[in-house]
Amino acid sequence: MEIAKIGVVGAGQMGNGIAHVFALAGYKVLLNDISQDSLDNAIKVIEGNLDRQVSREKITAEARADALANISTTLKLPDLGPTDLIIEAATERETVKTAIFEDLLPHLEPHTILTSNTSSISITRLASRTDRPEKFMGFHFMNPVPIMQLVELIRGIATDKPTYETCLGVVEKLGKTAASAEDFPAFIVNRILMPMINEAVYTLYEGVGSVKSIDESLKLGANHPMGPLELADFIGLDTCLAIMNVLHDGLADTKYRPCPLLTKYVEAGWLGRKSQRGFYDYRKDPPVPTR
Ligand SMILES: CC(=O)CC(=O)SCCNC(=O)CCNC(=O)[C@H](O)C(C)(C)COP(=O)(O)OP(=O)(O)OC[C@H]1O[C@@H](n2cnc3c(N)ncnc32)[C@H](O)[C@@H]1OP(=O)(O)O
Ligand SMILES: NC(=O)C1=CN([C@@H]2O[C@H](COP(=O)(O)OP(=O)(O)OC[C@H]3O[C@@H](n4cnc5c(N)ncnc54)[C@H](OP(=O)(O)O)[C@@H]3O)[C@@H](O)[C@H]2O)C=CC1
Repeated sequence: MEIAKIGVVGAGQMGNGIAHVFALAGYKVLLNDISQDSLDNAIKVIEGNLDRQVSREKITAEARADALANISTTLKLPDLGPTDLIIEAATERETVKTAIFEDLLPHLEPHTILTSNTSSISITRLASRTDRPEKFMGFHFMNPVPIMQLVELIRGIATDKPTYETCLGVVEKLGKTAASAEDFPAFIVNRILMPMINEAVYTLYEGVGSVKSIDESLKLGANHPMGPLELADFIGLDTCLAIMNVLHDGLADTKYRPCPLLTKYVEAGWLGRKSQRGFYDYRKDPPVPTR
């Protein structure tokens, strides 16, 4: 199936990255959010990231201009009706995602493929709340989207072969690499990555190391590009906690118990970089550890 028009729901850090890479690959993108501020901020971030790509000679100034011309924004979800593929990238909460799909349904074309960028939530369950579970998939980008090569493709129990193959073709056109994952809590990347981040928070909670020593240990001792606490702040501590809760509830194993300190940071509204404070305080330059 020919995919030309993309709808992206949620203009946070993932939504803006997804809009960026689709627009650069020549797709028309309509980006939706519930807040005009988030839409305005997304365009600013995309412009900044495209500028950086031009200055590093990864793309031409003409490609930058074409990409920006391919992106429009809307506060009205029904405007996404006439698109070919929708990627939902709103907050990692099942009720939010389900409400978005239910609101979209009356406005969709029969051929439109629905996907979610969820980090952890059951694709089969999200699909079952729509009128097209066979045309529903997990389309999971990694952060930062313009840089990370992987897209996890997750089929729900009802997803049909043409839908999977269409999404695979789209990933190839984006110049990225797809990995196929079965629909179990948190799929592959987060099934492995998030327990490591949670363990790093336990390591901090139990006083085994400070924020600085934990991050330096994994950077210098295991060659990770970011320490696990720095990475948790980068992903968003609310998202990390939501993923741990899905693993804990979905697999019913105490090894996935979210660290109480992670819960406390989220309760405080210290969500990491996006709220300026998490395991580091980003209001200072360079950022200062908060413990
Ligand atoms: C939670 C989930 O559901 C799944 C997930 O996404 S898990 C998270 C997966 N992501 C990771 O693990 C990221 C780990 N971190 C890294 O790989 C690196 O630290 C990083 C790529 C983010 C930055 O790398 P760095 O070497 O410190 O910085 P820097 O040299 O400035 O940047 C490297 C590249 O990233 C780009 N970049 C950095 N931050 C960026 C951002 N926020 N958005 C877009 N591009 C960015 C830079 O422009 C640069 O691009 P080029 O190589 O094309 O020139
Ligand atoms: N962060 C990461 O590293 C990764 C995240 N993901 C997944 O991507 C999704 C988005 O995450 P991320 O971008 O980090 O989150 P953010 O918090 O940065 O962005 C979420 C955006 O969705 C908006 N939103 C909330 N409800 C609605 C709605 N009903 N309709 C439209 N927009 C809405 C929010 O608006 P407002 O701010 O006004 O609430 C916000 O702008 C999640 O499912 C997450 O698990 C996947 C891979 C990596």
